Amino acid sequence: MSTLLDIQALTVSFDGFKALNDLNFRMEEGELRVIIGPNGAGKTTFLDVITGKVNPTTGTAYFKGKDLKKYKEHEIARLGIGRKFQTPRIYLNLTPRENLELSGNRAKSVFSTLLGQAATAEKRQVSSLLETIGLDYKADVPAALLSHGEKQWLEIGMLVAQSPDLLLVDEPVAGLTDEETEKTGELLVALAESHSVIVIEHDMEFVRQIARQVTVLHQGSVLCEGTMDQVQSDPRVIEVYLGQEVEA
Ligand SMILES: Nc1ncnc2c1ncn2[C@@H]1O[C@H](COP(=O)(O)OP(=O)(O)OP(=O)(O)O)[C@@H](O)[C@H]1O
Repeated sequence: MSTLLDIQALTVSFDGFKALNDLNFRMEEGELRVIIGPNGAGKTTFLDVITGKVNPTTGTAYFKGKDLKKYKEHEIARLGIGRKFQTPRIYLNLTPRENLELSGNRAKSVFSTLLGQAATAEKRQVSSLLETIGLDYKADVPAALLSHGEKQWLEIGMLVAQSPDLLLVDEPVAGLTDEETEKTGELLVALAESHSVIVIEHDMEFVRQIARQVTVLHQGSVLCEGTMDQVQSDPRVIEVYLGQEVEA
């Protein structure tokens, strides 16, 4: 296994306020890592730095040995980092199949995709992806008719269609039913067999379902790392974060 992400002494200041403060983080290829932390801990800012949306004030971030500071946001996407935001960004008037075909064919003509000229191999890939995300039975209905959970899965599928090495997934189960939440967990665990994945999440039940390795952020730094059991029994975590839930 080799190092996928290596982040050292990363600080991001907004008008003097440190959203990230001397943060160190390392992740190996093939890992599924869950990042938790109370509101304002810096989780979103952390993803913003990895995707090139926000520049570090100081410190370094390397992806597959490449210094991310040297790349623009769209170049970082091409290096193999795909991000899923909280709200699905899919084409509602197109079907799940068409959405996936478009994502996999970014460089090709939109018209050739829509006119059904996608190559046979690509069509097979799309069909298999539809199965993976559990939408094969709704492959050809407009995406507008999908439930919130199904839209989330479609967007995860659209990211996967672009063949990223690292998938960044921000709060994928917010607003989902219990059943949808569980299916989302199964999907991410299945994808983690062939991708490296970072998931940011608040829902502790869900974190327990999927997490092998958890990183806890607090006030812009890593508070602790370990298995869910380890972090949940860490007194510092109980104090700053999980304590709130225990009390509740
Ligand atoms: N563009 C910005 N300008 C000023 N402050 C910012 C900016 N972006 C984030 N912050 C601040 O930085 C801190 C970290 O924010 P961030 O959104 O990264 O936290 P988070 O852990 O994702 O929180 P949440 O769980 O609520 O989404 C917060 O105090 C936030 O108000």
